[in-house]
Amino acid sequence: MRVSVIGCGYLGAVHAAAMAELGHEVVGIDIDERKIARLAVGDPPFFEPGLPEILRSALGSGRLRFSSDPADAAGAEVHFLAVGTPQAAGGHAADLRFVDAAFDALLPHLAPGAVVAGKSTVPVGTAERLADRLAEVAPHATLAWNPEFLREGFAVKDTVQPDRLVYGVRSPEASDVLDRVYASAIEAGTPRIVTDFATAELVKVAANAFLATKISFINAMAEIAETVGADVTQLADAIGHDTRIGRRFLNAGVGFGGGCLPKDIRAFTARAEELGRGESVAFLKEVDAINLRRRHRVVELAREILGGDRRTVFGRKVAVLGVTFKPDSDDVRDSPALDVAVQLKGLGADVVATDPEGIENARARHPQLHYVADPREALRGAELVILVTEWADYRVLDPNEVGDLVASRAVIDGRNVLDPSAWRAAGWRYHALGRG
Ligand SMILES: NC(=O)C1=CN([C@@H]2O[C@H](COP(=O)(O)OP(=O)(O)OC[C@H]3O[C@@H](n4cnc5c(N)ncnc54)[C@H](O)[C@@H]3O)[C@@H](O)[C@H]2O)C=CC1
Ligand SMILES: O=C(O)[C@H]1O[C@H](OP(=O)(O)OP(=O)(O)OC[C@H]2O[C@@H](n3ccc(=O)[nH]c3=O)[C@H](O)[C@@H]2O)[C@H](O)[C@@H](O)[C@@H]1O
Repeated sequence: MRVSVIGCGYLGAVHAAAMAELGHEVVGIDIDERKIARLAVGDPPFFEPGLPEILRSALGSGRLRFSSDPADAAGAEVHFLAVGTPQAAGGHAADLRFVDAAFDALLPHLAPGAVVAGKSTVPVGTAERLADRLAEVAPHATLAWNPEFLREGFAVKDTVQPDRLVYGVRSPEASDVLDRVYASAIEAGTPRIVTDFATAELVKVAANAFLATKISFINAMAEIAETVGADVTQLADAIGHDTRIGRRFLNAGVGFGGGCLPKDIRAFTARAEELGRGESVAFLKEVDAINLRRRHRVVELAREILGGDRRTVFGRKVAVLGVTFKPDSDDVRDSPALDVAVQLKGLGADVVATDPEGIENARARHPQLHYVADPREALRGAELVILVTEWADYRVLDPNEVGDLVASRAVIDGRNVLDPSAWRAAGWRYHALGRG
């Protein structure tokens, strides 16, 4: 099938390459010419495991090309809208300017029978508004909403073998077209839910709201555990054995970040308030507040370890391990790790941050921080080590080897991934979130 993908960021670039790998003829469109130039030569502008391989293979097959001109989308049977929907400046609602601009630019290029399939995460009601506009301007085309559930770090697998497919449609024809796009996943048994626009839009934000709630739930337990000397990781293991609860997404620590969970729960709250249903999701404000408190807790703990008051933090070397919002991604959007580093720097600490993939993005946002690529350089002479992103390399650090580099053996395990007994046995003051 001929497919276009409008917006080639973390979602769209993977979607475009994966669709081509599945055998479709794909054009990826983005207004960012630098991004397009890199994608066109098989050089992804961001880090995502497996993407370079499928990108190069798809480009080599001749089934994938990139362009910054929306006219190059003409002739496609399906146009996936994958542009950003960030938090609007000065508010909590989603900024839909990119969706509207991309949609408007596409309108003149829609072939008869084309399906415009929205993948971006949008406030409920957006699809209906766009469908009404389509009916006016290009009645020969159809709108569908096909939300995306991929996780960064697993984006390729999640695109090729998703847990489920959701189509918000008004006609069986649109659903049939999407079935042809996803034929291989459907044949492999991927469940598919065909529904109306509003349900499809809500499924996406409900899924992210649930995941965020699960994380904040365990972090709320961590707060209580800290007060009474209990261990939240054992608590999570114990409640997680109940299959109704499940152990996944119960990792307590510095909390959730990224380009989606935080902005999606805020946008959902803002939209519910607009609809007069603010009280139905008022708990999401608490989910957000618990999450942000965890970052402050790490900073507070760092202060306590370094001696108590603001003056004692000043000029002290702190090694921050990780700046991305999670491992296996270079994404620093709303990253708890970077937030902790920035807050400590603001208190006057000599923060040295390191990360395997995120330094370039972090530096672009926070040039005031000192970044080093080699973790040993960050650790050398540090009076406190804070692990805030659980990259595989940091999980396996040897407490004795690290102990030889630092000035003082004090560590905050902001992700509960180190073995406390091994670190304590090596003479470290080991501190974690939610562990007594
Ligand atoms: N990043 C992720 O893991 C996932 C993201 N989503 C949703 O997908 C959407 C995109 O997210 P990301 O890819 O992370 O954002 P991103 O910021 O990485 O990518 C968005 C891209 O859209 C481009 N763009 C903006 N206006 C355009 C226009 N008029 N025409 C063509 N391209 C345009 C930008 O230049 C940028 O490359 C958001 O709604 C997000 O919530 C959904 C599931 C997973
Ligand atoms: O809408 C989106 O963009 C995506 O948002 C999340 O995916 P992602 O942001 O890539 O990352 P997650 O793996 O969900 O992690 C989000 C944050 O939660 C944190 N987290 C996760 C799990 C956990 O137990 N504890 C915890 O603190 C992670 O460190 C990270 O900061 C969802 O998992 C995807 O299904 C969704 O498609």
